[in-house]
Amino acid sequence: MIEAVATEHIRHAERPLLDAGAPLMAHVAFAVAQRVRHELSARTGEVGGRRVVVLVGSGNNGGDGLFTAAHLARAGVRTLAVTVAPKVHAEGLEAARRAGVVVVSSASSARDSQDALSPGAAAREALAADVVVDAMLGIGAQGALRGAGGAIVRAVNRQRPRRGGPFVVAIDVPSGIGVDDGTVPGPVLRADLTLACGSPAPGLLLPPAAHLAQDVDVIDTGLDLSGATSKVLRLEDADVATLWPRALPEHDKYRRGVVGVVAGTRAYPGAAVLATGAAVRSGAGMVRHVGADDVTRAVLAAHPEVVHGTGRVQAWVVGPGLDTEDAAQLRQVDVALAEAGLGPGAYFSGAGVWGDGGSDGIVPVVVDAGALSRLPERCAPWIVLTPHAGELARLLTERGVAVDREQVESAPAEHAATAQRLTGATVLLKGATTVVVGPGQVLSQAEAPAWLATAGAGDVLAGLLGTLLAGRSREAVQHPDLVARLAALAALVHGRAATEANPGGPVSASMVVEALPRTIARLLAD
Ligand SMILES: NC(=O)C1=CN([C@@H]2O[C@H](COP(=O)(O)OP(=O)(O)OC[C@H]3O[C@@H](n4cnc5c(N)ncnc54)[C@H](OP(=O)(O)O)[C@@H]3O)[C@@H](O)[C@H]2O)[C@H](O)CC1
Ligand SMILES: [K+]
Repeated sequence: MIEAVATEHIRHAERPLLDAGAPLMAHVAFAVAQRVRHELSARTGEVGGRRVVVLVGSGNNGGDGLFTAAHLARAGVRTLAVTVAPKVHAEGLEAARRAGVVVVSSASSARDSQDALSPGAAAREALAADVVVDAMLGIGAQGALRGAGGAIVRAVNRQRPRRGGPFVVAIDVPSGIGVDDGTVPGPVLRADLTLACGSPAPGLLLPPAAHLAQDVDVIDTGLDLSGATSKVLRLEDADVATLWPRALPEHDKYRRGVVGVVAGTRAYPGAAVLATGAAVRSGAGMVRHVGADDVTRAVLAAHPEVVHGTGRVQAWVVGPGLDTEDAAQLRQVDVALAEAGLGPGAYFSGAGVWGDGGSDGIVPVVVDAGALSRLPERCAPWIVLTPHAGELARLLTERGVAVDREQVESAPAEHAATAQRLTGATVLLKGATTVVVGPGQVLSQAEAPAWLATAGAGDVLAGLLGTLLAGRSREAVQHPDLVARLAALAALVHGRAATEANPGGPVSASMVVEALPRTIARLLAD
């Protein structure tokens, strides 16, 4: 599991080390220079004589960059440091000059001096370099990257080819991202490699900033972050076996978990086929489909092991392909939501519909697509909402926070957290990077290949999550912390299955369903 702790905790953990005189900046600079030398050598076959441009800001991030530049110059690299602020780290500047780094300034105050370089000219230098080191801003960033740094980045971004061009190494974070919320308030230089200092900042894991920091490595600076409470988590493949509901020999199909799926209509039978298929193929003990007869016929034709009609379940999946005009199906959604135990006497225990599924008969529910409009005012955290950005915008607007899809996409973590607060449910916000927010928890998963943005993928995710919640139904209700992790686990496995279905190429939702059993087996064996 990767843990990104809030920057206030990073600051807090740095303080005692800095007070004790620990040479953290020297350590960071040495590690960055090593990686840059490695990249130069891997990409060009040599280090001496290659060209590196270091973009240097006013704070300690700039200090890291200047000491890095000094190391590189001493290794024979032709190193140009471009300062983007009138004042930069004094000792770093002296070290860089002493080592033979050429230092120029793009800050507006330096315009008339001999060592001045316009932002446009600095951008051209950067584009012609083998490696660019982005040391303009770290965790001290406030808002959009201003001044010369912003101008240089805008100019580079206009001309930087998607492939080829300089390899960009960001120190700590790509300068100018929202370090705690993952927003992108202004120009940012996309990093090919980000070397986080001590701990990754949350913005490195959260979209949309996460997409500008693809490959993140951590330089260990010895920070003690054990007391950090505010963090963003990312599950890794190694976490799958720990969280996955175990298939034990003594389990019958009921104890493995029965998933009830309320999905699909005559207009959209495919959603039911995909959601039930994903539940079946991810290892549910049994899957029930509740819907119109001809939809169930389509489901059974694809997955004969699915059972038609209501009965005892350990988790519900409601909403994929739902017809909001279909009163019978909507009633069934309400029944499922009631079984999540939404209030005294609210859950349904009528004949033939349910038994003692989870804790005291309460069961988790995945609420997708059309069913999102059926939510009660307050939800339990074992109700997992799985909206995409447009659906989340609608849900928030209905609850008095007027936002549109673009606003959600520009700050997904913030809006998912607002929805979590307003509903009480766990919120899984789908996207290229999926964000999950439960009470006091934020997770982000980025396994999905771009090809997974395809019709029906959400139905597959909902069915898969249904299996996970059914398999750990009682625990999910008793320990709601687990719910957000299971939701993140579903996103991880969904993304991996999509990749394994056709590495590097197009996938359909059906292909992802097909791939699930072997992907899960591989992850459990790892
Ligand atoms: N974690 C560790 O173990 C270590 C981390 N290190 C590095 O230190 C930085 C944090 O350094 P800090 O000086 O606190 O912050 P920054 O380098 O990010 O710079 C903040 C200054 O930048 C200016 N600023 C703020 N926002 C903007 C903006 N939007 N545009 C332009 N300029 C901005 C501001 O200065 P002003 O003079 O303009 O007010 C800030 O003061 C961390 O990220 C690591 O890289 C250490 O090396 C030790 C080990
Ligand atoms: K940086």
